[in-house]
Formats: sequence, structure tokens, C-alpha cells
Amino acid sequence: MTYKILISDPISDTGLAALKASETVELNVQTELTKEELVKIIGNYDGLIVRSQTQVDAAIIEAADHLRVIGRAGVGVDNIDLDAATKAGILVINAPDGNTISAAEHTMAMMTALSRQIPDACKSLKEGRWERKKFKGVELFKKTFGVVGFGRIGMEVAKRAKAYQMNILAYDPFLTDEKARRAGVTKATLDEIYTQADFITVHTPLTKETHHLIGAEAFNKMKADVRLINCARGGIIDELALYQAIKEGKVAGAAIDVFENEPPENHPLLTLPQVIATPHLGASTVEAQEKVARAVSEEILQIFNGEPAQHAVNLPPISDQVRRALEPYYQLSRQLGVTAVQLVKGAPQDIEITYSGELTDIETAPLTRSILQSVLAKYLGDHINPVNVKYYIKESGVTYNVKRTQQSHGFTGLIKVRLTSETDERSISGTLLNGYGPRIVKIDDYNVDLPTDVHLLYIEHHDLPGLIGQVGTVLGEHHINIGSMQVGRKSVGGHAIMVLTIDKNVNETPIDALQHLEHIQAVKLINL
Ligand SMILES: NC(=O)C1=CN([C@@H]2O[C@H](COP(=O)(O)OP(=O)(O)OC[C@H]3O[C@@H](n4cnc5c(N)ncnc54)[C@H](O)[C@@H]3O)[C@@H](O)[C@H]2O)C=CC1
Ligand SMILES: O=C(O)CCC(=O)C(=O)O
Repeated sequence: MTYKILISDPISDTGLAALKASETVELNVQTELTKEELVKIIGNYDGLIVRSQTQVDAAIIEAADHLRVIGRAGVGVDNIDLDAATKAGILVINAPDGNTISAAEHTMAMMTALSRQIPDACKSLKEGRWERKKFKGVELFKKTFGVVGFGRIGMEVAKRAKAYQMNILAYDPFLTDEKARRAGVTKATLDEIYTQADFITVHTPLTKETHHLIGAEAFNKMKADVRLINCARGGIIDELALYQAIKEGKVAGAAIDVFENEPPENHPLLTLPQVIATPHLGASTVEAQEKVARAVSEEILQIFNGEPAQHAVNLPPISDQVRRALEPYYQLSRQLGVTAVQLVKGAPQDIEITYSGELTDIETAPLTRSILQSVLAKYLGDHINPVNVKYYIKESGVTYNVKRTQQSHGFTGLIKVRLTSETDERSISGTLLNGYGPRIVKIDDYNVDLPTDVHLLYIEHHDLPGLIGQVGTVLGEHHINIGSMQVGRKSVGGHAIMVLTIDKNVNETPIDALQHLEHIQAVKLINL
């Protein structure tokens, strides 16, 4: 199988080494595509890698028939319509830490350049002037520095600002006293930052909450000589309000790397001498670009290999430790879902998943998605995947719940899937047996021990002598080899089950023949 990957923004060549070396990947680099051109060709691709330039909107996603993954070589995914991608079952991954240092260094460069008017001073000198009086700056030493958004970049910025002996106030909804103490900053409110800071930098993502987070109202609260830096996303600071605040002398200056619309056209901020600006260069270093390209390349290869994503943006994150612990259970969880949905009569209306043993202490959400996906796919189709399964579950009105219990019946880890339809209820349990891999160990109330990578014939019957022989005869007549057979009964002569592993997939004919045997109540072929 060859996967076609389109790269639609300039990405570091060295960072793409893993993809280039892969025999299963065909790379196509086209960095000058218009939106219309992208819509036309995206249907041919399994993967798309972008930076911040390509706007992956709903129209592109709608045209992306085969797309499985969008890799963002960087942090911010505001150029990707995440809702549309999630609904379409397209995984979005990013490279969250590859450009942290570069973005933090650029922020420091912008702050120092702003405080000493370096760009204009340089320009004036190059134009033949020697204007020493005009370019008098301010020191950073002992100044109060407000950091809004104390994630990866905010923290790195703070570390560097400490070397300048700045007094750092940090605001982030997730900032705890302990984290602030360890980072050597003072936890503050936004208002405290506005009223006390000499410099304010923003390092949040652009979201509904952070859009125009800093606007006219905030500028009115700020010190008169305040300077602002935005190396995060255009739109976190209200650009027009900032323009007004600078014009009115409320803000002394601003250093801007990012704009609400990029590239900015005839932007009023760019007409002001108090503003210095760069064309979204925060991550534009050799090192950062190599790191983010390498990170997305390697992760995309892992995803195409069937491994879970580590930096999925539209799936809950999982740590490396959890990923390793769950890895052996993926196949089992999928096969339990597939088996259960073939056993139950009618479409399931409720799905109950019970984790026990070692699985009670692990984050099992990825397994739950895998089970839900394998159950729903029978009725809703193969486009259901772990990314969009929760969306479709909600849409189809199916309910599900997850339970945990310490009772693992002697197994290290046990997963039970119970499906309830309008007319039926079935449950199936499975485990990982050391040396044997995934095994089904219980169907309804019957203990069994079945591999999960075979075709199963599940037969319900009355417990009567001779029936097993009759079943063997029918299958023999249809040249079907039986690999193994297990029987279970509740009472002598009562309801019983027979589960056979068979060597090949069979058509309806032998099933019909079995169903016509007296005392056989139900026959189901289960393909795993
Ligand atoms: N200029 C450039 O080239 C680059 C820009 N960026 C941008 O920098 C920003 C931050 O990146 P990272 O630090 O890596 O992300 P991060 O996820 O590590 O940190 C973001 C922080 O913002 C906080 N936050 C969210 N909403 C907030 C709010 N309303 N008020 C205050 N804090 C809030 C979060 O709790 C989180 O701690 C992103 O927007 C990213 O796109 C990142 C790399 C390069
Ligand atoms: O790809 C780039 O240069 C932009 C980086 C960026 O803004 C991000 O990672 O969020």
C-alpha cells in the first residue's frame, strides 16, 4: 500500500527525511496552490502537511475523500477547521514542542528590539543618517513583565526574561501557585497585569475566548508607557484598538509577529513608528523547522502503520506511558466490538464497556473509541473511525457507558462489551493471555477460550446427544474444516452453545443447512 502525502506549505527538507525514506509513501510538494487548486487535488491524498499558510477549511475537507491525517508542522491549528476534520474522521496532529524555543527567542528579540527601536535605528543609519538622540530606548532591567498564557512558550519567555532581571507576572487559567513558584514568577490576574506591567506579551492559542482578549477596555487599564508583544496569534490583541491606543498615547509601542489576516494588506499598525513587525517569523529557524517537520513526518508514518497518534489535536492526548500500556489491547478491543455486534440481533441501542484488572488503573478512552468504532461501523459504515466515532454516536442516539471493576476473574486485564438492542442483549469478554495474545473468554454466561483472528461459527441449541455429530457432518459436506470446537451449557438437556473456529469464510449455504437441523435455535457466522 502506498500513501500519498501532499505538502502544501514550505517545510524543512531535512525534517522530511523519514517520509522520503519510506517505501510506502509518495510525497508531493506543491507550496503555491490556490484554494481552488487544492480543492481539486486533495481527493487524491491520504495525508496533508501544512504550516500556518494553508487554510484547511470545510470546503477542502469536504473534497478530501481519502484524507486520513493532517499534520501541522507547528503548534497553532487555527488554520484548520477542526470540527469539519473531526466529523470527516480526519486526524489532525501537530508538533507542539518543536518550535517552542524559536518562538520564545523571537519574542525576546522583539521585546529588546522594541525597547531600543532597533529596526528604525538600523534603517535610519543605512539611509545615511546618524540619529543618536532620536533613538533613546528603555531598559528591561527591573521592569514588570506580564506574560498572558503560561504554556510552553510563555514559560520559556519567562525563563529568558529572568536573565534580564524582570519582575514577571503570569496569567494562565491553568497556572497553579506551585507551578508559578517553581518558575519563579508571580501568579497574577489579567487586571493585575494590565495595571502593573511595563511590557505585556501574549502566548495563548487563538480561541473564541482569546479572540480580542486584549482590546480597548484592557488598554484603558494599562500604564501609559506600556509596550505589547504578540508573537502568538493575530486577533488575540484587537488590532484596531491597539492602533487607537498607540495613536492616543496610551500604549508606547508594540512588536507584532502575527496578524489577524496574513499577509496584512495596508495595515494601519504598519504605518506607526511605534510598531515593529515581522512576517510571522516566530518559528522560522533552521532548527525549529527541522524539528517540527521531523516530528510530524515520523508521527504520520506511525499513524499509517496503525499506531495510535501521540499529538492528536482532535483526539484526547495520551501519554507515552499510557500508549505503551494500551498497545496490546487495541486488537482485542476492536475484535470484541466486531464480535459483539455480529452476535446481537438488531442494531445496538446501548453499549456497555467494563474494564477490569490492570485496565482499571489506566486511561482507557482510546480503547473505548476503538470498541465504539468497531460496533458502529457495522451499521454506519467504514467511515466511522476513532476520530469521529463520538460525533456519530451522539448523532445516532446510541448510548454508551464505561464501567470499571476490580473483579477480573483471575485475568490480568479483562474487557467486557455488552450490547443491548430492541430485542436482544449480548455480552462478550476478552483478555490478553501471556504467549497467546487476545482471547475471547466469555460469551454471555458461557466460559470459552477462543482466538480472535479466526472465523467463528456460533450455534445455540438444545443440549442433546448426537447434535455435535450432525453439525460436523453438515460442515464436512460443505468442505469446511473445523479448527476447534467448544461447548457450554447451563444444565443437562437445557440451552447450550457451540462455538467452532473454522478455517475459511463461508457463504450462507452451510449456515442455512445448520439452521434447518432440529434442535438448533440460532447459527451465526462471525467474521473477525
Ligand atoms: N509566531 C509563531 O511563529 C509561533 C506562534 N505560536 C503560537 O504561540 C501560542 C502558544 O504556543 P504554546 O506555548 O506552544 O502553546 P501551549 O498550549 O503550550 O500554551 C498555551 C497556553 O495558553 C493558555 N491559555 C489558553 N487560554 C487562555 C486564556 N484565555 N488566557 C490565558 N491563557 C490561556 C493555556 O492554558 C496554555 O497554558 C499558540 O497560539 C501558537 O500558535 C507558536 C509557535 C510559533
Ligand atoms: O509554521 C510557522 O512558521 C508558524 C508557526 C506557528 O505559528 C505555530 O507553530 O503556531
